[in-house]
Amino acid sequence: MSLIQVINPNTSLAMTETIGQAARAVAAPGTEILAVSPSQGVPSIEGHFDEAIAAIGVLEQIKLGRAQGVSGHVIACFGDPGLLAARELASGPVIGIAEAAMHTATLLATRFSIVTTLPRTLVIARHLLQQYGFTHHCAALHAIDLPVLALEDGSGLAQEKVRQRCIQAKREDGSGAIVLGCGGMATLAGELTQELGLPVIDGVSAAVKMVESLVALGFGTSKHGDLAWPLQKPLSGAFQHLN
Ligand SMILES: NC(=O)NC1=NC(=O)NC1=O
Repeated sequence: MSLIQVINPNTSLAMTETIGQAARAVAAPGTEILAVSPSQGVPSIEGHFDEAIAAIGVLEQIKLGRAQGVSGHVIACFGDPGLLAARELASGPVIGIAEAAMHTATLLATRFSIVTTLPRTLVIARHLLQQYGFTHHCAALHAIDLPVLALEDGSGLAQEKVRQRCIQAKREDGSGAIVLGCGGMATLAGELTQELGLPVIDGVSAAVKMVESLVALGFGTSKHGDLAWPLQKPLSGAFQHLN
């Protein structure tokens, strides 16, 4: 049995539930999913400030997950907040949902589109495309112009906006695949793939399968070089628990 920790970096438990549901839907029979979110932080992540706050919560959860013996970790926010810092702190693999979805898209199509939430988060997705080397694979980025938590308000409006944007992206972008740009969209991918007739990729499920594969291959995060354990120094105040 292997235990994979799936971290919703925001503090909205309904979204943690959505993310956990998507992760469990694809987990292998021998995999248990531990869906968690920080005890304190930001209710939704919609910009650079939110990402900075969320990153501390990610590190707390990585440390807790290690203590619980998890075999790997998923960071289930499309900004992949705290990814490299989390890899320093982790022994198992740590996969962000943006990198997982982007990698998956490039294996299925020559170009992909991204559909995310607020326009101000588009630059975060652009930065990740550059960081991961996928700028030339991404044909277009779209924002539904609704806040992240609109995905959890029960109205279905955000889900319908995602659907309409995916239809538009298929019609206009010349992409062969679409990446859903928010952890809260995780449960929409299957139906949209069926309806649109092209891969609509959710990073949560993609990341869970990547962690399973890396663990099955016997790999953990490299501890040689810049992702070695953090240098030991006395962390003070609110950060003492990260020592
Ligand atoms: N682009 C996004 O919507 N990012 C996100 N903010 C969250 O709180 N979760 C996400 O996936």
